[in-house]
Amino acid sequence: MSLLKLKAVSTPTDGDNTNHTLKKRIIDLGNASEVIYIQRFTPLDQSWNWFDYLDKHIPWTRPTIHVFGKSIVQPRDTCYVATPGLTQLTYSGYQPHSYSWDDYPPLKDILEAVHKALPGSSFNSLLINRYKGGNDYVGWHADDEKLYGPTPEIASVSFGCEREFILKKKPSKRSNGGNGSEEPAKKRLKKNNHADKHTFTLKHGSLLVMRGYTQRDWHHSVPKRAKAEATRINLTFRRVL
Ligand SMILES: O=C(O)CCC(=O)C(=O)O
Ligand SMILES: [Fe+2]
Repeated sequence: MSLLKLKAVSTPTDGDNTNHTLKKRIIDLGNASEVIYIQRFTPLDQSWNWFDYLDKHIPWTRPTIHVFGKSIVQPRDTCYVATPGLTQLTYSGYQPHSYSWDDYPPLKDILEAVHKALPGSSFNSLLINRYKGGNDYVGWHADDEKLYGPTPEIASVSFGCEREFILKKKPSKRSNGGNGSEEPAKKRLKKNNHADKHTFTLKHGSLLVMRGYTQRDWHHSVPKRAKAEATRINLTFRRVL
């Protein structure tokens, strides 16, 4: 069992007098990495409207990417949206075309909702993924591309089919069998109380935020799930520096 430090925090989301609050879980991953999870981020009916719009109107592609020296067809559909003039994103040897926010106005509405929940954040790019069933997935990776700087903040909104999102701590560079090291390996394990794996079931209309050194110190994935038959759409908002 993981020793999660869970805090329920109510955050006002409206500047007006209405009393909408969002229940936030803040998960301290240790070493200045943090995840925030808001299960009911966008209202259900609104979320389905956005799902239907994106499913139908986004120019989805399934590019060939390069991982571990092999060419593979990316196991999910994708589309990239970015403000003009930013450094181009390249991942797994693939440089996606940058579409414009203006071409897909609902994306600006979703971005506005994210900015409202995260005061002080300012995202300027968006990678959208569509998982057409349980065979579609994203393998272990970190979004640690240089263009995001050392502590990228990534805000991830999910619509449609629930899928598991797993965070796993990267192997520590300093603990390698320990020839000549002062302490036996067992003693060097787990000096803190933080779990090295966290699983989230990302619900329809949820928001998950990765912050601090999460991309430097952790990998994440959305594994294949035989039972997940329906389509899931995920939007990850990022800031190119
Ligand atoms: O689909 C998700 O929840 C995660 C997607 C992701 O990790 C990515 O696009 O980098
Ligand atoms: Fe990612």
